[in-house]
Amino acid sequence: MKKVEICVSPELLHLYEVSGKNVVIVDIFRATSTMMAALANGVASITPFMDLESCRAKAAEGYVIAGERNGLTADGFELGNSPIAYLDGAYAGKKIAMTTTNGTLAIEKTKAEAARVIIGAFVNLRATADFLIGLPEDVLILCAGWKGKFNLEDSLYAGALAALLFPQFDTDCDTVFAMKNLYQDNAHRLNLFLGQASHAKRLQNHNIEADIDFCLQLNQYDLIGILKGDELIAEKTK
Ligand SMILES: O=C(O)[C@H](CS(=O)(=O)O)OP(=O)(O)O
Repeated sequence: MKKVEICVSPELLHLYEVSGKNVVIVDIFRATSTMMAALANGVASITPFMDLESCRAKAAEGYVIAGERNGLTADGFELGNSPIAYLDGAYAGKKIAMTTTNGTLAIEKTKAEAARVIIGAFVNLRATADFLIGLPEDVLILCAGWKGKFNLEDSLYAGALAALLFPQFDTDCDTVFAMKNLYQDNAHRLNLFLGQASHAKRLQNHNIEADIDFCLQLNQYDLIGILKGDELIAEKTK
């Protein structure tokens, strides 16, 4: 039977086998939620970068550049890391080059070895689960965390996704049992529970509560985000 595992930080990735697995990258606040908002609102592709300089250089090739560090738009970048910026379709048809504090790094760490790299967010939770259920490979859910540390929102999403993968998947990973139960115990009060998360508090200090609310909406989009070559693109699941 297919197996699912959860890695709660990129710092622990060396303990997991990546090769041949479908890897779901999760950075709920806000990188992967923002990527799904962008793709669902018509962005042609998103090319993730680890560093600001490589990302900034893509402006000369006609990319719209999105750069964020520590919750703020980086100097000289048109966009930061807010999902709201994409919701009116203003960037439909555009290619985006994006770098964020935690999320784009997690993508870079797995893309060479994974069978597929898929973007995980609450806004398309069900679509991602259905897509993974239809594929033959094992799944590794990689939480971007915060600067190498565990965070609540990514791990809770991982539990929510793992819960949907059963019974088609099985697990030997205790983190799956822990996070699946934590999600199921708190699914009815997600905003309240995740409002306590350190990252939510950091973002509240930047007055971006609207971003937090957006990132915690379930199943807004019936599409997945998947890495093809160096670009994330949207794929319809129905
Ligand atoms: O913009 C964000 O939400 C975060 C910034 S930080 O982790 O609070 O410094 O970046 P992300 O890569 O989306 O975690």
